[in-house]
Formats: sequence, structure tokens, C-alpha cells
Amino acid sequence: MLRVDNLSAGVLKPISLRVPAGSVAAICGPSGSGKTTLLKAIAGMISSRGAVEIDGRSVARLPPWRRPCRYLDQQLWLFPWLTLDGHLRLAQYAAGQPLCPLARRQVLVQMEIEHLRDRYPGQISGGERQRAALARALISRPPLLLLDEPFASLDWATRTRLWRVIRELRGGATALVLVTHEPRDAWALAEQCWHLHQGRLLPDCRQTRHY
Ligand SMILES: Nc1ncnc2c1ncn2[C@@H]1O[C@H](COP(=O)(O)OP(=O)(O)OP(=O)(O)O)[C@@H](O)[C@H]1O
Repeated sequence: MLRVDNLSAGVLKPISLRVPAGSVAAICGPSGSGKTTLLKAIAGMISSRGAVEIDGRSVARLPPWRRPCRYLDQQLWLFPWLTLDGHLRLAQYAAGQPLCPLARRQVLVQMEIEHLRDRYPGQISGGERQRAALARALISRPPLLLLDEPFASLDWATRTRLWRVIRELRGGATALVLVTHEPRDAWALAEQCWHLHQGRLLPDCRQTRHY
């Protein structure tokens, strides 16, 4: 469960938001409206004012690496010298989990990249890299996952396959906040849709047709 109360940072006007575990909140909005700023403030990557609680625990004073969430942006931050399986091993290690090969295999199968497990990021396509980064974020089963344009640059077939993966998180332990320019992502995936306009969070982007 994510609880945000009166969070402000940069262009953001004070924002309050609740995202229960196992559900998805989507945030749409024009370029520069503050979508990335909001995710970074929740993740603790920029300074902010207000309250942020993850799984009932206040994290507002914690540095980003101690917050129980994963933030995934379009830069992906894959290491060129590590195979996909190596990335997942590292994520398991960093999360203090046992280095269980079966868990790594399961998440790679879920992302449809199990056959690429021994490849390096430079040896796979852009869409496959995006799925590898998502696999790395998911393997540690974070209570909160923040996705910044996770489907940008993917073709529609891959995009809709990834929708299925996100839908599989429903009802689980992970709350998910998804930032997207594409309202169809929000309509397909989210229990709550929000529209961010000049730093203000307005309900239900289904009502807005600026795209
Ligand atoms: N580090 C920074 N310092 C100062 N201003 C910033 C910084 N990062 C972003 N901004 C400004 O804050 C505003 C919101 O930026 P943000 O990246 O949150 O927008 P966005 O809605 O994610 O846009 P896009 O859809 O283009 O990614 C923009 O006007 C941007 O120029």
C-alpha cells in the first residue's frame, strides 16, 4: 500500500494519493506536467515535502536505497558486462534473497525472455532490454513499483503482452504507479486513472481527451 499526503516537490502542487497493494494507479499528462518528478519524489530521488508511507511505514526521511520500492525509468540502467541472469542474481543478492535459480527462471519465463538468459544487454533488442529491466525490478517482489513510461518505444504486440504481465501483479503484494503518455495503457491496466496538469493531480484521465 502506498500513501502519499500533501507531497510537493519542484512543479508539484501538494499531492495526495492512495494505491492499495495489488492495484495499479496510472498517471497521464502532458510533457513537463511533473509525472517523473512525482515518481522521483516518492522514490526519494529528489527532495520533497509531505508524507510518504509504503506498507504502513513512513519513508519520507529514508534515502532512496532504503525505501522498499523500485523505480524503473526508460534509461533502464542495465550493466553491459552482466548477462540477464546475472542482473537477476545481483537483484536477489541486493534484496537479501536466496540466489534461487528457479525464481530467476520464473520471472524470465513470465517476461518471455528465458531463452536470452545468458545474453548481455548489448545482444538483445530494445523491447527485450525493457522486459529484462522489468524482470530485475520484479524479482525482489517490491511492495511498490514505480514505472516511468515502461512501454515507450515498444510495438503494440509487445506492449499488450507486457500488459498481461502487469495484470498478473493484480491482487498480489505489489502496489504499482504507472506513468504513461498513452491513455490506452491506463485504461487497460489501472484501477485508478489520474491526469497531472501543471503539477496538479486531477481524477480520471478517461474524462480528458487531450491526446
Ligand atoms: N532536476 C530538475 N531541476 C529543475 N527542474 C526540473 C528538474 N527536472 C525536471 N524539472 C522541470 O520540472 C518540470 C516537470 O518535469 P517532469 O520531468 O516531472 O515532467 P514529465 O511530466 O515527466 O514530462 P515528460 O512527459 O516530458 O517526461 C519540467 O518543467 C522540468 O523542466
